[in-house]
Amino acid sequence: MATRMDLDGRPIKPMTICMIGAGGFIGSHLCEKLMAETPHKVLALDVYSDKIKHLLEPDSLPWAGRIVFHRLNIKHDSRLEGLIKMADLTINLAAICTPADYNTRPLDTIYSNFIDALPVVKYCSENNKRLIHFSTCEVYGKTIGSFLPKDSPLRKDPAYYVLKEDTSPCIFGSIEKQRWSYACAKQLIERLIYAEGAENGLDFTIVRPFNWIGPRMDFIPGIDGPSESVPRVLACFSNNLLRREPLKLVDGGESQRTFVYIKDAIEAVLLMIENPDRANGHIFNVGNPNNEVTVRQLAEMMTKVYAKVSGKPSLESPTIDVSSKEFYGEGYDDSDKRIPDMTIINRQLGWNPKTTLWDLLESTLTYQHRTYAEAIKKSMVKPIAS
Ligand SMILES: NC(=O)c1ccc[n+]([C@@H]2O[C@H](COP(=O)([O-])OP(=O)(O)OC[C@H]3O[C@@H](n4cnc5c(N)ncnc54)[C@H](O)[C@@H]3O)[C@@H](O)[C@H]2O)c1
Ligand SMILES: O=C(O)[C@H]1O[C@H](OP(=O)(O)OP(=O)(O)OC[C@H]2O[C@@H](n3ccc(=O)[nH]c3=O)[C@H](O)[C@@H]2O)[C@H](O)[C@@H](O)[C@@H]1O
Repeated sequence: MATRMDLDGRPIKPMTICMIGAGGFIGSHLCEKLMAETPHKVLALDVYSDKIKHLLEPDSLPWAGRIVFHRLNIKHDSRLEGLIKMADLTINLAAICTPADYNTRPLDTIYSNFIDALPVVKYCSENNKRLIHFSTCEVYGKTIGSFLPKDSPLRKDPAYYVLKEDTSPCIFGSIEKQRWSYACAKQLIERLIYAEGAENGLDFTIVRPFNWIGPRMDFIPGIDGPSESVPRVLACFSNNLLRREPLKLVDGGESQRTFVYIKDAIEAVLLMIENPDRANGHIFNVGNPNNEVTVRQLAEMMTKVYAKVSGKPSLESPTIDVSSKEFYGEGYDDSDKRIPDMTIINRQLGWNPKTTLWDLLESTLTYQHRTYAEAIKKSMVKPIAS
């Protein structure tokens, strides 16, 4: 493998990375990238390894020995500090991060996103280890513009909705709106990490992903996850399409999101890993401001793309409206609009996303169809009455 150079033309030394939550959606793509394109070693920590099994076995893989899986729960495992000490860099991805949990399991959500992350921050700070911590765009909450009258011309002014790391406020709903338990816990851990940097010199980078999507995201209920659980929107809509059910639009599907392809986003994380001088001390939005849609438009686009990749015509009524109370239960609330400002990541790392929404949906739904269509068909065959 040729020596890799950083953005300032210096050779990059191979490093050991302690990746917590390596068995999840983002972790699996990051491990794949690190194994295929870099000489770095990964200590992969998680309670599950299904999504990285293809990287761990067989022993004949070209990167064998560079990735080692440690099955552990960071809530209670004395091996954590030792593993952080063995590494040059820790990346913390571990979290409960599906909205259906925020209002129904608020305690688990707060513990997972704040309390369980505390020892990780502490061990990094005490042992002078660099930390890349995964936060979320949800820390911005709602836009300032959402509080203006519906017909206010100011709603069209980017100053009222574009989300900037260093100037935008964090606007959450009331405490009864438990949806915000996740965002609030993430905000507090961001503040703690920032304070460790300011007071104790911790080298940190905080990542705020804006709806990263792609293959291996979450699970298909009843196939590789519990049938009564609700994953994030990509998996919900994929599940509906695979089962030929209408896609459920929560509260009319009016909320807006910007979706970025996981493979584009992983490029940004690799730049952070390999350019510490440019990444340390920064909070980065990582998203694709050009891929904005309402959830209704996302549903329409996924319906068209899925008809193309599956070769089956779409349903006559491809969507159905549901209330958020019915879908998520009491205490749900929503972010209205999420456009990342890209100034800081452009300036520090020169990163820009490349993939259009259509293209990323086409490759993702091709994967979903290939991975799940048969299993869904089998699970839907009704037993014949005797
Ligand atoms: N996917 C996105 O677009 C997105 C957006 C915003 C923020 N994030 C953040 O990025 C991180 C990763 O997200 P993801 O989409 O890969 O989620 P994911 O659920 O697929 O991955 C999280 C992984 O962490 C593991 N984990 C959780 N608690 C653990 C514990 N106590 N001990 C050991 N392992 C534990 C889980 O088993 C899982 O494999 C999270 O912190 C999330 O809040 C993701
Ligand atoms: O991905 C992110 O950047 C962050 O945002 C997500 O939050 P959200 O975008 O609200 O979650 P999704 O499940 O992806 O839902 C997006 C929108 O689709 C809607 N939705 C979801 C599912 C569904 O079947 N129908 C539907 O209309 C939701 O109400 C919401 O408005 C999650 O909180 C995190 O994974 C992450 O921190």
